[in-house]
Amino acid sequence: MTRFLLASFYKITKMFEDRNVVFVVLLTLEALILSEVTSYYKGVEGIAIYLFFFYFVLFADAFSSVIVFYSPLTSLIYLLGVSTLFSVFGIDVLSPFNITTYVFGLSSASFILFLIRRSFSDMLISSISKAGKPRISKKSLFLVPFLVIGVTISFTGTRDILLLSGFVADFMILTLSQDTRQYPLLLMSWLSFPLILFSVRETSSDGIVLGKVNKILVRSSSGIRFRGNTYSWVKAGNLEFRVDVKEKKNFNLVIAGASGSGKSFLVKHVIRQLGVSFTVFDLHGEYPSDGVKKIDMSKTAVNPLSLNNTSPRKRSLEVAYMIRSIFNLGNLQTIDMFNLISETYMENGIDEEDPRTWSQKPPTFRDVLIYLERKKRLSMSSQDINRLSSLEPYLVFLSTEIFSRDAIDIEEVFDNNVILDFSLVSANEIKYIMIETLLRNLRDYMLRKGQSPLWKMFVLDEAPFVLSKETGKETVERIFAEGRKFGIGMIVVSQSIEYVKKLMNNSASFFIFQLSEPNEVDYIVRFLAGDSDAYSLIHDTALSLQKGEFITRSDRGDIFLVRSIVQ
Ligand SMILES: Nc1ncnc2c1ncn2[C@@H]1O[C@H](COP(=O)(O)OP(=O)(O)OP(=O)(O)O)[C@@H](O)[C@H]1O
Repeated sequence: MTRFLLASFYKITKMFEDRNVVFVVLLTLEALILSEVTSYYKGVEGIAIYLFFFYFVLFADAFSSVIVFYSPLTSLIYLLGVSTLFSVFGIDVLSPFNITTYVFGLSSASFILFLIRRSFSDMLISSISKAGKPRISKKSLFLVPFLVIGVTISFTGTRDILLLSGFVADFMILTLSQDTRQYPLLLMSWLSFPLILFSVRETSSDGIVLGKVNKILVRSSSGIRFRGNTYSWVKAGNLEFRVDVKEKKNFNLVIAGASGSGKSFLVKHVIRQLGVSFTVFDLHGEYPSDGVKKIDMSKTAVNPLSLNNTSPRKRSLEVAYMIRSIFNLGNLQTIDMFNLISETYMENGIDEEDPRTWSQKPPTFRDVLIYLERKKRLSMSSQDINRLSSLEPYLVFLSTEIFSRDAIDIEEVFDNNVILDFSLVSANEIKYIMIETLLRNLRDYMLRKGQSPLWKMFVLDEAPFVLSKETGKETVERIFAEGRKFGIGMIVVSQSIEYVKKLMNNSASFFIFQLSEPNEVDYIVRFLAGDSDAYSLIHDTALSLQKGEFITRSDRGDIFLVRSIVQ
């Protein structure tokens, strides 16, 4: 029984803000003890002991609430909570002398906090000021029964105006909450008001838990600069860091950090928690299969010239530009390559003007090479022969078994959970062409499949490998920009910030782990801090990040230091 009670209490504290839950429990115990003490002590001496105890409790509540919540405002609201609770036990708190005692406790603690932190940052004020546009949830209709019960209690029972105002205040704030689990808190009147207000600040009450917020960067509520900084890091209690990927403006995530900083751990956690199908482009064979299908890409084949419902002209252009990206072809060579590929399609009976022919067996690089040889033989001028010869080595290189056919079923790869392991693919150029071809196929597939809510997450590990090439970058950027509509998200993982800068603006969230390059740290800190004087604070934190810790910015613009969940 004790274990059950403890387990339930633990669950409740995890569900809501631990500090508030513990504080409310302590207040309730105090009220219980005080009401007992009243009946126990009689006579003048008894009253003296009682009063001493009572004022001590009031002072201690005020003092500790400021320290625990980093917020004099929270402490002030708790005065209403304390009064409501104590009045249930027949103890009147709201007399001038009692209020003075409470305010004395509150001011003493605030003064001490100010001396330590040299700024007036009130965590509650700063979080509410950043709470963004309040949105009234449709779910708030479910709140009405709780309000009716509350109003009935306050009218039929004690006719307590404080109790009633607490129900109404809770109702107003809870209408903005998306979390229906909080609705019963309305019945606690003012006592639950700070708890509800604190969760307004939470990153999100829905979505997946990615870790614990260690610290939040807050601006001093007064904005007055004393000796210290106008910003300070404040501890966030045990606040869960959640990201509601499905409700974001897009489903893309950017994860950057040095080798061994904890990126893959986070990725594995995200894809497991999201509960949608995923495909991982695993360049170094780092992702364990864990029951998920793993394809060794060195043992399969992909034909970059397959049309997959695109026109031969478009594919020729894409492939010619892809080859240019890898081998740094000149403009003229790229045009020649384009002409060669599109003419090979024609040779194979695939006609730009006749879409019915697009589903015929596509040519391969080997066919392009054979066509080139034939063209060379028929060429009149040595200039033409030289131009064609300059493309020959590339086509010889590309006429490999791995590009000879389509051995993998695109629909299977995209519709299921699959890890594509590229670690054993011999040459980087081949690895790259395979990845870009698959990404392009993915884009075509998503356009064909049509609009949808989130159904698929792609993970691109070691993203600079793809993003450092012009066509790879374009392909990923397009998927980033268009994916949301088609229910597709992408997690881009990189050891450096350099190649993911642009993507960060088009991602739902970004998570920055420990970085090794000082100029990258500098870039990211400027990105987060803007012109504000938060620079040095974020900079110090970014330099001292531990394994598994990352910095991120919430939708509301709060900067968090988070420790990811260790599996
Ligand atoms: N939240 C965490 N708490 C403690 N340790 C962690 C945490 N996350 C990861 N680690 C540790 O860090 C190690 C490296 O993590 P991980 O493999 O995710 O790094 P990485 O950034 O993906 O590295 P690489 O870029 O080289 O693949 C793990 O073996 C694990 O022990």
